[in-house]
Amino acid sequence: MKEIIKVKQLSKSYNGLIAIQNLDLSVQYGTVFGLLGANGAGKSTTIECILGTKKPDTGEISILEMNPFLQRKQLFENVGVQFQEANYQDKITVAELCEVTQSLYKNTVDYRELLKQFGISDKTKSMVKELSGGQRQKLFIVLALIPNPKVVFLDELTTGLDARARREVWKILYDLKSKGLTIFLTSHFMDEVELLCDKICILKKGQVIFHGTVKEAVSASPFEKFEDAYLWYSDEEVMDNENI
Ligand SMILES: Nc1ncnc2c1ncn2[C@@H]1O[C@H](COP(=O)(O)OP(=O)(O)OP(=O)(O)O)[C@@H](O)[C@H]1O
Repeated sequence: MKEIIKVKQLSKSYNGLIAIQNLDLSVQYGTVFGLLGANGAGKSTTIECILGTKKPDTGEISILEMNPFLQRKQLFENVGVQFQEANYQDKITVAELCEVTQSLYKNTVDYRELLKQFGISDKTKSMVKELSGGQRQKLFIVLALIPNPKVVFLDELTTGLDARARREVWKILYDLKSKGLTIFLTSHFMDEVELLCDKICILKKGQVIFHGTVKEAVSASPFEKFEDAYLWYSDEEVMDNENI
């Protein structure tokens, strides 16, 4: 299978603090890839380097067969990015924000269709700041999908969504994947990682400590449940009492 993202020996430090060290990863076309790790493990730094918005100290990156630093504009047309908090004017409606986003790209998807798909079309005329946390989270996924991207980066995918909304988002992503979209996500929820991700990469202090499938991660750990295995890899505390 062809690789849509290839990262080789990526390293990045901030004033002597090593954020990423010799990181290798690859993502195949049409798959869902999860970049996992505790807070500060280096996920955002990795994503920003892949998108060309941060310059690595060393390493090679290719995305959609492009160099993200040399072909930023071309890359921008083909990649969607969901931000945790987008910069938008205080007094802007959902429709206006979607239209502004649409105007930045050549080929776009009709945002009204996306709002409908995500169940927030009744909010089209509402102010963005008046949306609930979950509705805003859905809107940010919609914004990432407006450019009709070949690959979408979703940061902390369903943080803030209630149980039903999470399931709805998973279903939409599953459908988008079946239409060929590649999804690169970060998440702190291992149930959704297990459900959605074809491959994962677990980072610990800037280094890859596991790269493979969820099933492989579990088999190579002393645990039977993926969440326990993940905590073991990432060295977060594994509770002895499963009811805690
Ligand atoms: N602009 C910056 N200047 C200095 N240090 C930074 C900067 N950005 C990130 N770091 C540091 O680099 C390390 C990796 O941070 P990064 O944001 O990539 O982690 P993360 O895995 O995305 O974390 P989180 O899950 O909390 O978002 C952390 O120690 C962080 O404090």
